[in-house]
Amino acid sequence: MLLAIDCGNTNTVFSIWDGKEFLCTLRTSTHHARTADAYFTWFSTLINHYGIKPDITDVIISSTVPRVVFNLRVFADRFFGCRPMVVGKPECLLPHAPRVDPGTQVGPDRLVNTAGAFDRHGGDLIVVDFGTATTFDVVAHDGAYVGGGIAPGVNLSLEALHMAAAALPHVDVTKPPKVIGTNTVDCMQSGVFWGYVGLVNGICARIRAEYERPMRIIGTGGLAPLFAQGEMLFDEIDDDLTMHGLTVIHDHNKKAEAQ
Ligand SMILES: Nc1ncnc2c1ncn2[C@@H]1O[C@H](COP(=O)(O)OP(=O)(O)OP(=O)(O)O)[C@@H](O)[C@H]1O
Ligand SMILES: CC(C)(CO)[C@@H](O)C(=O)NCCC(=O)O
Ligand SMILES: [K+]
Repeated sequence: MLLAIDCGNTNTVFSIWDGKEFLCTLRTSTHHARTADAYFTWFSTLINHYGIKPDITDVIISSTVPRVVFNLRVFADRFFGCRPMVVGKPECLLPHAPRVDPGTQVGPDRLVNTAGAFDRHGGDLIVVDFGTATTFDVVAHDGAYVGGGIAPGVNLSLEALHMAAAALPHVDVTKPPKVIGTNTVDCMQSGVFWGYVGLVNGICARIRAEYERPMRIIGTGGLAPLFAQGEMLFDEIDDDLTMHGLTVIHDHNKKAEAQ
């Protein structure tokens, strides 16, 4: 069985893939100082709670935070006796090489989203991922990542407002009842919610105009369903796209090894 680990700047998600389905998905905050033993204590407690007895033989990691990879490698080696594949390392092959400026280190999460999205939806896509950052990944007709956009994440924007303005409280993002807010919280939610609807619409329209071929838009990440309530932002929402992409890349490497 495969343990797929998606480590973002805010959260780290573990999923166990039995070859047909994900048996469980576990989430923790990303913290570079967490040791291999601490990961295992947390992991084994939760899988016992869910009554799962996985036989993990393989581990694949995508990490946007380079420092956490060391402890995750020790975790894979010590508890599952395996050398993990790490997306972005030269020995981890991608189904399609990215076409970007020389020297660009594309975020592994974006490469993984690209692989997952191409496998499920084919080419000519914009993948919009609402994580710590809001990213736009353009997937070409042949499945290659060919660029995109990086905007501040929704929660980051709300946090920045709260941090910078003495009178603005901490609020969670939600769709406000009206666009014209009649209290501070509604005003902040209106600005951020409708602001991001405009941002996503605007960037996707401009990408489409520049790309000059019909494209479909796939939304993913924790906040995609919320933003789908705003307007027809996406052709589809795919909430486990990153995890699916990790299984696609793992499979691709296994097939290459077998040849
Ligand atoms: N209505 C909501 N308001 C605030 N946060 C929400 C809401 N719905 C989901 N979320 C948050 O979305 C997040 C899940 O998003 P996702 O895993 O895509 O990104 P992330 O963990 O924030 O970022 P990264 O992957 O970069 O670490 C969770 O932290 C969850 O709390
Ligand atoms: C943009 C983030 C932070 C989104 O998680 C990540 O993909 C990243 O660190 N990217 C590196 C730069 C790039 O993708 O071009
Ligand atoms: K993510």
